[in-house]
Amino acid sequence: MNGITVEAVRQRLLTEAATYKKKTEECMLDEALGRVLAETVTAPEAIPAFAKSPYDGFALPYEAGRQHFTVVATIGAGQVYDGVVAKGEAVRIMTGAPLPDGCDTIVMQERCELDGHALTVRGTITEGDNIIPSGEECEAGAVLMRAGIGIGAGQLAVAAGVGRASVTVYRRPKVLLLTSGREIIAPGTPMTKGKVYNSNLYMLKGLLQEQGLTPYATYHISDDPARLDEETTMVKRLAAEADLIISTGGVSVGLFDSMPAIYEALGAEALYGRIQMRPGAASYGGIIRRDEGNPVFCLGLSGNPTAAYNSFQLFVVPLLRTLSGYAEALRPPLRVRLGVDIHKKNPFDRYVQGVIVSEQGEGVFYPNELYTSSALLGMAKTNGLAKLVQGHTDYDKGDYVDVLPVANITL
Ligand SMILES: Nc1nc2c(c(=O)[nH]1)N[C@H]1C(S)=C(S)[C@@H](COP(=O)(O)OP(=O)(O)OC[C@H]3O[C@@H](n4cnc5c(N)ncnc54)[C@H](O)[C@@H]3O)O[C@H]1N2
Ligand code: MOO
Repeated sequence: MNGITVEAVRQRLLTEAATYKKKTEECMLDEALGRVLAETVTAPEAIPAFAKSPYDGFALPYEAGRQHFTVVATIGAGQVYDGVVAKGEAVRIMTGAPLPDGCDTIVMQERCELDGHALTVRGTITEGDNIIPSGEECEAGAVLMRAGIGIGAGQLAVAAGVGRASVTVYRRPKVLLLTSGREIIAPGTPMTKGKVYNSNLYMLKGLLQEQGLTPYATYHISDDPARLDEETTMVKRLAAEADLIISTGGVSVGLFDSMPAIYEALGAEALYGRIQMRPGAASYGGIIRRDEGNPVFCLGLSGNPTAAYNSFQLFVVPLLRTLSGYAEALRPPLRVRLGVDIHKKNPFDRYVQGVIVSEQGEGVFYPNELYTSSALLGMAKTNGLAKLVQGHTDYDKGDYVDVLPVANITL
């Protein structure tokens, strides 16, 4: 059988990517969302650093049988009671304020009556109640976040919460994005017969943005043999700073399919060609090894929209995640039930676009109507890719399939 499996493509790319030397930079928290952490963040102090009150109420030293106290001070969050509270005394305390010395118990104000400085507590007082202890979450020096995780709102909260104004992140890989084909025209221009709007440009830019990346340049190759030299020179110039070149179209066997030739003119060594999957068999993977610095990955995806989208999810994303510094290259699939029967010959692994919906709290996958490589419209209804395994023909409603979640967009 011709071609290489998806798993072997990933393996080959990730083995090469493991040698990629990632650079780091300091990033202010305001700019850090979506970046990848490149340092171990530890707690400079215990968290919380001081024992504090979880309620508005009264802090006091517990004494068996005592219900009456004299209030000697009031403190809010951020204020510190300087003295030591003696038995029979209490400090009025607000949520988040540090526990005064001498106190070991806090009583919520709803259980208290205050008359001037005279405090009476109703009901039983339990020794040690209602205190957030110092170090409740961690001790000083504890590891809070490791390098290789993506920075979202929660990670920003932790970094800021331990006083960090900036964090060390990995530099983003630099991506050059190429489209191809003389039939391709820009959206917004009038349509004429035989032309096709450049949906792949927006799809691929969007897919990159979903990975936190923006291509530093985009360029269109006409596939016109008369312009091949000139366009190859242009790509070579643009590729000078690339870590990764992603292209769409021109990777099949047609007369005008020029992408592998362009990559090879750039000095690429082929890593793989045809892939044993549907859609997305037509593909090119190569690597330009430089004397100094990192290699350049060259990934030629099919021009067909569904094929290019699936290929991006299946092996461009793991490569990008590795180059971006993520510790985990692969996103795990989910085991989800099928919402309909799928009876189809699968001479190769087939990746089917569709939507995971929640039915009675359980994920159910509904495939798009059209599975073809050239399908465009199903991508607007896709949040998962189901894998139909090679040789397996009959999938029934209710059967479990592996689905790779590919979008957080609500559908
Ligand atoms: N004789 C053979 N023909 C084909 C084979 C084969 O093995 N033998 N493989 C088929 C497979 S599989 C696929 S997939 C396609 C792949 O073709 P290419 O990757 O070379 O892509 P193009 O021919 O350039 O375009 C295919 C299709 O996609 C449209 N396209 C291209 N770019 C864009 C874009 N930027 N935005 C929207 N649509 C785009 C293009 O107009 C074509 O319709 O080859 C089969 N043929
Ligand atoms: O690469 Mo093609 O998508 O298998 O149809």
